[in-house]
Amino acid sequence: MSNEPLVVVEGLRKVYRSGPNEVVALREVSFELFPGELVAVRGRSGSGKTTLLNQIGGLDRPDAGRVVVAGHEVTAMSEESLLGLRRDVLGFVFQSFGLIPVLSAAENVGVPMRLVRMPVAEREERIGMLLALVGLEQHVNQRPYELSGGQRQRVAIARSLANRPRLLIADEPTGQLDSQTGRQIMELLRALVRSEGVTALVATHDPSLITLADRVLEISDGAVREAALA
Ligand SMILES: Nc1ncnc2c1ncn2[C@@H]1O[C@H](COP(=O)(O)OP(=O)(O)OP(=O)(O)O)[C@@H](O)[C@H]1O
Repeated sequence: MSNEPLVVVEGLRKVYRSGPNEVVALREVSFELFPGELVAVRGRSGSGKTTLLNQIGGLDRPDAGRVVVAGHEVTAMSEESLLGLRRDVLGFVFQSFGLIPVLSAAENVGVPMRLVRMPVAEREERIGMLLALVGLEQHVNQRPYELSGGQRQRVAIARSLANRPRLLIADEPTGQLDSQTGRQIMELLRALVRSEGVTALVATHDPSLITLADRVLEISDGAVREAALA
């Protein structure tokens, strides 16, 4: 692991306001992530996990503080630059998979590659490689509704790696899966972080997933602290 952090989070604060009500979702959160790490964010429902991941991925803006990913100051970027960052530097995996129903597994994985106009031959090769990497070489032509939940999440993970991201952001990736399938998905993420050299930040309350992390960040009522590994 290098000493240069890939992600720097400094003094992040996020307040949701609706009328006279305020919810402080993040309270001056600061931490760093280093290249090649798999870091879990653990916390109860409503503790601020999704809010934190959304600020880091540039899907929402904080009230104070800053986020730097691979030298890009996410919190200071225009919407247009953020689109580029999400396409080129970040990979996202969500609890609900987020696949396009009318497209096959292979076509879903190819969507981000089309966005960067990857040449067809390279695209076809990379789709095949990624679907093999997640163990779906026998299912390339199936659509999401023809796949199991675990297989859908494998497609989503393959898609998240399409453009060789530096940082993978996964929000409860095992949330819709039974515990055994969830464990397999987490083991897959663990293996991919090693083989692809990607850094991953994974929100979860699944204890079996926590044991596979290099570090655990505990979030409670919007405050983050480093937790000791079990
Ligand atoms: N758009 C919003 N408007 C108002 N309050 C919000 C909004 N989004 C989240 N919150 C509040 O901010 C706090 C943190 O929510 P967040 O979704 O980040 O938690 P979480 O840890 O991801 O929860 P879960 O595990 O249930 O997904 C909660 O109190 C939530 O009610």
